[in-house]
Amino acid sequence: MKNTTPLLKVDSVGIQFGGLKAVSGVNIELFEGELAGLIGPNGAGKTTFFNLLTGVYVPTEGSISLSGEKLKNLAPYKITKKGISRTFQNIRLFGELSVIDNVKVAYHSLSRHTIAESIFRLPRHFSGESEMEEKALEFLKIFKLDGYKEEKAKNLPYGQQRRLEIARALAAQPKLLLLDEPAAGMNPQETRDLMELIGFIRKKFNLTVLLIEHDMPLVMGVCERIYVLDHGQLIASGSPEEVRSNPKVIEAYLGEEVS
Ligand SMILES: Nc1ncnc2c1ncn2[C@@H]1O[C@H](COP(=O)(O)OP(=O)(O)OP(=O)(O)O)[C@@H](O)[C@H]1O
Repeated sequence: MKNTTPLLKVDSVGIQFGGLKAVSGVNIELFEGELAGLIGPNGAGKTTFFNLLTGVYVPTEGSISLSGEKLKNLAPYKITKKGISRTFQNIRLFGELSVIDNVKVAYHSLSRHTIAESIFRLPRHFSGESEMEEKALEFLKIFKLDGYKEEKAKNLPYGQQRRLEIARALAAQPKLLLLDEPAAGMNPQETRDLMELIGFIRKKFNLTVLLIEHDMPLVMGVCERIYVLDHGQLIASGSPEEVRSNPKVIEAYLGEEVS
């Protein structure tokens, strides 16, 4: 039976920067296991919306709840601990760190050992370390990055860096995974592989996924439900078919191709 409490409930959320309402009155409900897309023309407010969900910005209106719990005024790291993690439109890896360390950094915040244990390298720290290494490697394997685990992240080709970002986001053990244009800059084959992988990890880790994507056929092909932002407002939501034929969406994308 479907859980009737949405995993994510966004209630009339908005934010204003000076005179600009970058996001305004947005209502979204995501249920556990959903794979949804967030689309909209340039400057529609998509990334700002992710920043609101992850605590980078505090909404100036409305509220956001995860599993029924309000996420009011929580710092981004606390929101990550509650179960929301993300990737960024512009890759934000630690370029000088190894591939595996990039994943371990995320896992670190959830590990059980205390700072004192880390500093004095008590036995519990070591068991924590090896456990962390093992887990990180598991994520790398899923993303076919285990062969590069000691490579500096900055030396990976672009497409692999994007995958590493997702692996790192997953290591934080989210319930909700937010992907900001995960396929940007990838070639068509890499993009197809990535979408397949997103479908796979969603099932494997029982994730709910919200992804921002500019490639319309792509987003229509993988997402079950699509939300459309324009000028900061939600102008449509529904199945790909419903959204594709919605006059408001067509108008918003006038000049851009909706296929
Ligand atoms: N910190 C900020 N201060 C002022 N204005 C901002 C800030 N962040 C975003 N904006 C503005 O809010 C609007 C929405 O921007 P946002 O980056 O969220 O759009 P987007 O839909 O993600 O666009 P794109 O598809 O081009 O990435 C834009 O007009 C942007 O200039």
